[in-house]
Amino acid sequence: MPKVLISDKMDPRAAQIFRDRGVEVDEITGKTPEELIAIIGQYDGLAIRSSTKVTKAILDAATNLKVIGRAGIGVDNVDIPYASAKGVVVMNTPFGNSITTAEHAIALMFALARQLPEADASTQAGKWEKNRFMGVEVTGKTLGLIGAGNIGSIVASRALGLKMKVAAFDPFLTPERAIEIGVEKVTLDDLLAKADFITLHTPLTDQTRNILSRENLAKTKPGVRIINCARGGLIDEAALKEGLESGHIAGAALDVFAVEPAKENPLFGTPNFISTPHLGASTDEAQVNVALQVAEQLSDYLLEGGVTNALNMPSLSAEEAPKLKPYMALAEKLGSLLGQLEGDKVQGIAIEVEGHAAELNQKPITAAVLAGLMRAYSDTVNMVNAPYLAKERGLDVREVRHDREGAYQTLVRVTVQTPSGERSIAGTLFGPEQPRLVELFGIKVEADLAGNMLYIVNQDAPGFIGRIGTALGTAEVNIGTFHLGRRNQGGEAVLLLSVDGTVTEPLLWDICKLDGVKTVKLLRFG
Ligand SMILES: NC(=O)C1=CN([C@@H]2O[C@H](COP(=O)(O)OP(=O)(O)OC[C@H]3O[C@@H](n4cnc5c(N)ncnc54)[C@H](O)[C@@H]3O)[C@@H](O)[C@H]2O)C=CC1
Ligand SMILES: O=C(O)C(=O)COP(=O)(O)O
Repeated sequence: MPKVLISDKMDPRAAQIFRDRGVEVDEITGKTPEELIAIIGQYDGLAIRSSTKVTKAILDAATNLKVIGRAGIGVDNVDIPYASAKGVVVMNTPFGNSITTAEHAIALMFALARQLPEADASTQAGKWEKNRFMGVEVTGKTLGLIGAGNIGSIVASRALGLKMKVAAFDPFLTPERAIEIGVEKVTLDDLLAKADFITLHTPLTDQTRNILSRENLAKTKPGVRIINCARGGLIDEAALKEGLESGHIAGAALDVFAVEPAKENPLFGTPNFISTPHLGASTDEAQVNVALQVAEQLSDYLLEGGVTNALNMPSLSAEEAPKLKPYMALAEKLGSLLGQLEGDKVQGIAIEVEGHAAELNQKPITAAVLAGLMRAYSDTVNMVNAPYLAKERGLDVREVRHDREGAYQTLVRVTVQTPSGERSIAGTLFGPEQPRLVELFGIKVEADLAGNMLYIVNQDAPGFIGRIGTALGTAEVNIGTFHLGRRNQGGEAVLLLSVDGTVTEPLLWDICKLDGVKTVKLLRFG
């Protein structure tokens, strides 16, 4: 039974779903990195929010980990490149808390516009400072959105309802989408110059880090109010403090900080500064959404291989997964055969699909071929890290989908480029799910790639099969299956034998020395 650790506070329904679906679950929150390192090795899955930092050290200790599920959106607390290299899938729940976070941004905008926290504190202190707190209307004002994805566009819709004008800076926002969500697409400089309120809704990446830098804050309209419900590293906090103190910035509301938990921060106590402790996603509704989703997604992956909302692997719906499963087994076997025969001589690889296979999502098929290929020389490769490792190795990977009908109802062909030229093999499915090799380097065969096999290339000549049978029989190695093919009569022939016993080195040498033998190789298939 797979085992999952919930390491951040999560709605109890997550744990219940794991149990109901047959996944063992432990809820252990608030651990230090060292404590987490000590226990992580026993888990197949890890469910987190933003507090757990999944670093290289944690991943190195996570020897059984297959999947990380982020109950929320931002995954900047996970070292995704390293997780990918380790073959760990990283998933998030991209929509479960977006309305809630957008509402928090709007709440903070109003809190700034009417100085609600200060007015509240003053009133409850018995001061009744009616003349001290003079606010601004939001109606007719320009809201500048930095990032117009899921949350940004919900913020835009709410702001439009409040009769604001919305300008958005987002390099990936298409003009059509800008029209659809009712925003004006602008450059960052335009936005800085015209916005009365600025709200940030981008992930924290190398491109967005410090996007509201000292220089950019200086370009903002005097009297601007800034809201950040995205990530702390997006704003230069020291420059923001100076802007508030000088009065150039009329107010700032931060839900997120460069260092969290933010128990100390130079901004604390600055006039017109409001803060909340990373509460963007904290509503009952959002927490139930993300907890249910993450538990279902992790269970799907651990129990059935279904992949939803993965950031480092192509998606595979629960509907697609069973259809693709036999193809992935076929693809992995084809990759494995080429890996074992060609090893690290492979410089490029083309994966072609035709017939029924061409109607499927090709990415998992490609990933399975690559995993099979590279497993010949790396034990840690799997479908998640294979595409990354292939890229790292500079392997040229091509995917081709043919609409044509071939001799087989369904076919996967894999062609590798090596220094000595191109070599191609192909496989099909017999029945709904039995993988079969049907072509090997231009020779028609029909072989089930399973268990221990012998690959022999020889000169087609009478008596050869008898000699092989005798050599194996003398060594008491039983032949399970026997697949034979040849280029032409008397030409090059290929023999694929599955064998029950162990083929020792001396036996391999004896076979090598048989008349007509050109190549002998022992193959293993899982
Ligand atoms: N405070 C909180 O509790 C929460 C914070 N968040 C944060 O909000 C972020 C945004 O969430 P979503 O809208 O769901 O993500 P999303 O992926 O739907 O949208 C992000 C948008 O940022 C844009 N973007 C990327 N690079 C950019 C750049 N250099 N300049 C301008 N725009 C750029 C993208 O094109 C995309 O449209 C998350 O990544 C997360 O860090 C999310 C949920 C809760
Ligand atoms: O979903 C996100 O990106 C968030 O920032 C929410 O964080 P949390 O789950 O509340 O720690």
